[in-house]
Amino acid sequence: MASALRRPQQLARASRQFTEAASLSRALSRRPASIPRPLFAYARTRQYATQPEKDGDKPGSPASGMEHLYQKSSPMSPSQPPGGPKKPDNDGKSKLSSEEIQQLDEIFNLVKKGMPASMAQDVDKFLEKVKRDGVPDELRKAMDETAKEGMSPARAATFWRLTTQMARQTADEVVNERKDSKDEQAKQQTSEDPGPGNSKKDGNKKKKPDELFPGMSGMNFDLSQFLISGFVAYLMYRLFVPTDNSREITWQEFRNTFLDKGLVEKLVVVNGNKVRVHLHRESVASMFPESPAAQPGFFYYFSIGSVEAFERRVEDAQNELGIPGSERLPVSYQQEGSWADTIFAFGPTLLFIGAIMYMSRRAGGGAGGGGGPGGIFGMGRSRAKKFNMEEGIKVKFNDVAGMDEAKQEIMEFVSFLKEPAVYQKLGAKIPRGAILSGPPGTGKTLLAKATAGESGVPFFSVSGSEFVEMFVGVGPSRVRDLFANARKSTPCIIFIDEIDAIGKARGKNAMGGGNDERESTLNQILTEMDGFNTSEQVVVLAGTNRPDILDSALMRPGRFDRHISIDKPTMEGRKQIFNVHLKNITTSEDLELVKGRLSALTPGFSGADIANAVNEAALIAARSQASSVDMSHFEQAIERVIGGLEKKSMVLSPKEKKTVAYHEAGHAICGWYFEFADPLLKVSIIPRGQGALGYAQYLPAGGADAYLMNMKQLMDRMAMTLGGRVSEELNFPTVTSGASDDFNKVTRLATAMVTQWGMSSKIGYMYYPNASESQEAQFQKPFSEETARNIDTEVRRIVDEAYKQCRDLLEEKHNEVKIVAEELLRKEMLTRDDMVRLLGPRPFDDQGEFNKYFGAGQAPLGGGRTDNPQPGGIGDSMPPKEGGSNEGPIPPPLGGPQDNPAGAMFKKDA
Ligand SMILES: Nc1ncnc2c1ncn2[C@@H]1O[C@H](COP(=O)(O)OP(=O)(O)OP(=O)(O)O)[C@@H](O)[C@H]1O
Repeated sequence: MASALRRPQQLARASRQFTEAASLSRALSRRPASIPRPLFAYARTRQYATQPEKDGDKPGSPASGMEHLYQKSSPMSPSQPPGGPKKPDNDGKSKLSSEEIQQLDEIFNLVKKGMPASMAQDVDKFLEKVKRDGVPDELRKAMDETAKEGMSPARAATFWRLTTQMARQTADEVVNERKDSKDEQAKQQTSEDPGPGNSKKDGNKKKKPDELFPGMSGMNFDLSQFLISGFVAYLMYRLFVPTDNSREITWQEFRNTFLDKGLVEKLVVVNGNKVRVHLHRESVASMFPESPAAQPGFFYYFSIGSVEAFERRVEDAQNELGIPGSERLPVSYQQEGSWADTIFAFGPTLLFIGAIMYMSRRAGGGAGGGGGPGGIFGMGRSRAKKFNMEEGIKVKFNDVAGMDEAKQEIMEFVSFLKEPAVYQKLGAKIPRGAILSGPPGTGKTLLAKATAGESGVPFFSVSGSEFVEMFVGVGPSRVRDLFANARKSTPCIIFIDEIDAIGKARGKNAMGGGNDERESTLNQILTEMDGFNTSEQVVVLAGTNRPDILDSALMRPGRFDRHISIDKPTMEGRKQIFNVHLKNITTSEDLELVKGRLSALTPGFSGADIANAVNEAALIAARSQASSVDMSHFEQAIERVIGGLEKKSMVLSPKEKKTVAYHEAGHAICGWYFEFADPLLKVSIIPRGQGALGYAQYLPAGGADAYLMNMKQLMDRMAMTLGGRVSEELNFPTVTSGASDDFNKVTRLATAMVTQWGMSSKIGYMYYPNASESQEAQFQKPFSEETARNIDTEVRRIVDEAYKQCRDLLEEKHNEVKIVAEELLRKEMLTRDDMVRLLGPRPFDDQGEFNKYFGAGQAPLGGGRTDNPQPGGIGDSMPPKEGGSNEGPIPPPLGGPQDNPAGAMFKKDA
């Protein structure tokens, strides 16, 4: 009663303060919709009243004596909602008021800017329907409750359910409408054009919902529906809980403006530090319709130091106002997380689940992926490029030089495909595939490309590594897809480059766990290759550098029936390859001579090295602004490919230069006077490449590619390799670290002689693999301790013999060493002609190609220039072992030319 008695003056004060509050917060209420209040608010309520409630009293019901304020006749009674009362319609829907519709449009227009156009279109359609038919009563009720009490998980679920239902219904209706109109159209067409082609079939053909209404069609619970429903739920929420604004006030304002006037419905203590003031909105709205405080979702709040102090204050205030215990304000307590808290709490989990779904759908390939074999993102689809003869590939067999046998084999495959009948008539089965193997750069890919260019059948090219992905199941799926595509275009060829990426022997190197995927990819290839029948004319070619590690199941007849090995080119092969690449080069030199000289200079070069050297020559010529590429450019280019860049900027001290000169002179004299050593081509003391201070180039003894070496050649080669160090010993008081590379070569040669080539009587005819050849040998030596000791002694003996041979010669030729070294110091580079001038002709005849291209009557190497040293020949010249890598010891025991000559170099450090 006390509050009722004070009403007149209180209302007067309230009117002033409300007007003030309303004008202050109008700006707030007009700003764009903000993010709704936290979804997850946990409330516990306790009645602050000190006296028991009366029966029927509800928290928030008008305090006794205040009931008149809430009667319809009172000035503070709730006003009609703007736009007229909400009319529940007959099918449980309530129409939106014009203001609500306007608001909905505003929010949608704002948010659709950041939305994909198709989605915006769908949501727009949905909203049209909502505007026309209204929203379910249940939804409005849930919204009203949310506006009053905030969002809770249960309400969020209700929104979700209802909006999803609405979206689904709308989609169905639109689909049906469209279908009807299409049917109508079809009927009309049929009646207008009753021709035979216009069959009933077309008119009655059921369109899939997708075709009619791409966005929401069918309403499978897919990602786009998920997004649309989520967005619609948000729009609805924003519509009914339009503002979540709040404004901070002080305790005094609260007391004077609200509490004293009996406008407070209840107080909510949030997180123990803030009190949200719930007002009797109807009362406020009827008096001050403009005030934001009249809108649902708007709250005043004030901060408190401690809950106890706040409780005391409220109690005192109510005591002062004389409010009886039974009418006191209810106070409840809530813990609310902010949006950021909610996102932080659930974000990682959602991200994790999302990522797993995303990956499994990407990787899933077939089932359920929604996009055929590729899955929705096309991950499982093969990346193979398809070429036809007409399009793309310009490489022809003529562009592939120096591998006639391989070309012939491949051509056979092509003719199998083109004229299978010729072979089938004789009862032959078409081979399934061929493996092209060989060292890097020997033209395997080029050969396959040329096959594509010549064969006239479709050609699918893919690299083995393209089957390897981090996602499980992608590899096999891509293999399936590749073969499925190939079968559609038979006859055709599939080329898998670097097949070792997936074709490694199964079960080996099983450590690390990453093998399962690779193995299943390989198994899929095996299955697919078995899967063709003879009428399916698909041939699979595969390229690899490591045929030794391939799974034997791949290599068995019926899969890769043929094994085509492509070695480094021979002298003749190199000539042909130079021929191919020189075609594009502008040169006025005699091409025959250029090809001959260059191929003699490049033992161990692969096709790729040759292509690179020719290109380098053109670049060097361009750099020196020459109008055509001449011999000296080619020679410089070859040096550069072998020895690396000249380092003119690296200045050696005179003392160091002298050491290098004597070191190189030692090698040169040995090469000159040992019968089976490699004849010198050029020696230089200009630093180049990685730490090489001096550099000498030789050609293989015998003037051609060497496939075999006898003991004499080996001993001469070792003695020559030691020539540098021996010369240092003989000419200086101390030695340097520059001979380490020479020692490495000598030791490897001697070890190979003892352990592999049966050249030591003490060890006998035994073969002991070295660590790089066999994994077992890395951990356990394949010989006894005693044999190990014997190997050591024998290797030492051989090296000592070579040393003695070298020392004897250099002691004898002490003067010659001095002459060559001094000349080298003066000119920095000596050619074979300089050696002849200084020492007289070499006492042994030069043979073969060497004589033909570098002998008497031929232009000196270097084209008369004095500053272009050439690469050299003592080297890591071990060809690939039977199916093995190139890392073995030294010269070629059997089968195959020398590897890339590494040059005899005086190294900067050990
Ligand atoms: N026989 C050849 N005739 C002409 N050019 C060749 C020949 N061999 C190699 N080349 C040149 O070398 C380049 C590289 O060759 P390619 O890619 O075919 O080597 P690869 O054997 O497939 O090497 P990798 O094993 O490293 O893949 C070719 O583009 C071509 O220019």
